[in-house]
Amino acid sequence: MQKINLFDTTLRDGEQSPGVNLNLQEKLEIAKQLERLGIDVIEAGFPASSKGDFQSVKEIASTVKDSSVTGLARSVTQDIDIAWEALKDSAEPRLHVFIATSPIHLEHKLKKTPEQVLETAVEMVKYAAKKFPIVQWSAEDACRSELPFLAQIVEAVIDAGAKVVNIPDTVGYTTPAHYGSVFQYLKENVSNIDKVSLSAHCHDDLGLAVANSLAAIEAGATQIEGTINGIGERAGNAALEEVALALNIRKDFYQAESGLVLPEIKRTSDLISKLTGMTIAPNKAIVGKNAFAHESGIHQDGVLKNPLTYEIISPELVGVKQNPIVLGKHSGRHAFRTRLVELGFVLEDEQANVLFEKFKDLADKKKDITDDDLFALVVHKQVNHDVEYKLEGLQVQYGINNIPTATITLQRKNGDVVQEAATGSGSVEAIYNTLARCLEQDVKLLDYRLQSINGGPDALAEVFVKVESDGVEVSGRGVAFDVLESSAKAYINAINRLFAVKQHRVEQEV
Ligand SMILES: CC(=O)SCCNC(=O)CCNC(=O)[C@H](O)C(C)(C)COP(=O)(O)OP(=O)(O)OC[C@H]1O[C@@H](n2cnc3c(N)ncnc32)[C@H](O)[C@@H]1OP(=O)(O)O
Ligand SMILES: CC(C)C(=O)C(=O)O
Repeated sequence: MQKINLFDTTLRDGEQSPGVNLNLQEKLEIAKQLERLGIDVIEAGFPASSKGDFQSVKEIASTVKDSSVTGLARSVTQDIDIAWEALKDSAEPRLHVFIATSPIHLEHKLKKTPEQVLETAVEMVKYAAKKFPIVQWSAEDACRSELPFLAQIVEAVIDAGAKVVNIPDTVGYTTPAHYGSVFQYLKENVSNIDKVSLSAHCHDDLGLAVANSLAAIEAGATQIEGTINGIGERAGNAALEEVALALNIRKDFYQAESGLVLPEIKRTSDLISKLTGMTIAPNKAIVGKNAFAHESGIHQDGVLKNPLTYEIISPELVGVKQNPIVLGKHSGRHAFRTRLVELGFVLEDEQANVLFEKFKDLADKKKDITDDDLFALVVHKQVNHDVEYKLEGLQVQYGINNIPTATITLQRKNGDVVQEAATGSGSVEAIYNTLARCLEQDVKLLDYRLQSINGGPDALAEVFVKVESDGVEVSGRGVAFDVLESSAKAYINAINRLFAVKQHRVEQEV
């Protein structure tokens, strides 16, 4: 069996999804879960792009040990130097350096001739190889590049010290047969191609990212890049869970396998969906809510007689479990902690006790507590400690013939208490107007999304907001039994992030 390395770029290309904005703690949480999932290479960010990205890559590089950690850099020495500072403490420092190779990118974006691009690529790979034991080089927009030039530059960067050569379909333009032929061409026309592993990086503009990735494997690629849930720039990247499952279910055909710990897939997907705010379509392969549901009579009959009639993947294989323990208001600490461990959360005693109290409060209001409810409780708790503002009190007056009015009490980290009241055309607006008064800053609400966790009248409400202040955009999330409380919490969560970003800026300036 050929081993296929999986290179996860959820934290870099995935974060390029419009509206996604992860803070350091969330990125760290995701990186640790990607490590548990068995990802070979985690692209933790683009260190030169911002101080926040630099800090996250540095922190992840020194925390994660079982996966290799990398960061992206343009073909400029400054980006490479910054990436080195962020990655030098990782177990196996690895750089991902790129430059575009297509005529359209050269002429209109880089404004360079092919000769200049070739010279820069070689210089930068040599420069990077003096610092990094492993340098991956990518030909941006490879699939719209002229093949003789692509072969020429690939040969030159291999001579310069690249260990992995990535052939991205940057704009999601290729098709399986075409992509396979690009790899085939390179294998036939690059004399030193055997010295590197070949990598594929596909975007989903035509809905072909996974199919193209599999075609690349057939044509000799040994590394596949992508993201969990397929998130990423525009229509997203190849969904790594789909690639891994295709290899597993069709190993008879591909004779290849990834090292992914398949039962960790569902948990990883849930975590990333919750933290990015990018919900998963019910019909999404592998991780969608309906992926293992059988609706029609003939299918149900077949599955009852033998699941293999209509199921090619067993839910357990990817970590979708039927939960034998029903948690509710009569459950004790043992059942609660056992379920958390099963969900992948190994918590300190103190953390578990705090959560248990929250769980009991919730169970008083809701009959059965589902895995999704627990997940929301834990994730919300983990990303919300040590914050500047905490919601202490919230009261909303609403009536068909009255103007909605909210009264809110916030407690600051230094112990100060702030209380305000304001009206709005609806209850949520009244809350947000009141919070704006409490915070004394100009904050613009850019996006508001509400969803119920698991449905039903007693479901938890989850709210995502995006706000902007002084040119800084952040997102926030709140979970509560009540829609108005979760709306307030989401906004405060965003404000706390804003506060942290602004504080960081001030510290950098001093
Ligand atoms: C295909 C991909 O996904 S690539 C990764 C894309 N991700 C991102 O862009 C997110 C992070 N990016 C950023 O934060 C910013 O774009 C930065 C910090 C990298 C650069 O910001 P700025 O210096 O303001 O430049 P800006 O983004 O406007 O333009 C990019 C510049 O980089 C150049 N450039 C683009 N790619 C490369 C490359 N691979 N190597 C060298 N230069 C490059 C462009 O030609 C342009 O140069 P110019 O200013 O001389 O015209
Ligand atoms: C930097 C490269 C690999 C990229 O993201 C792309 O080409 O899509």
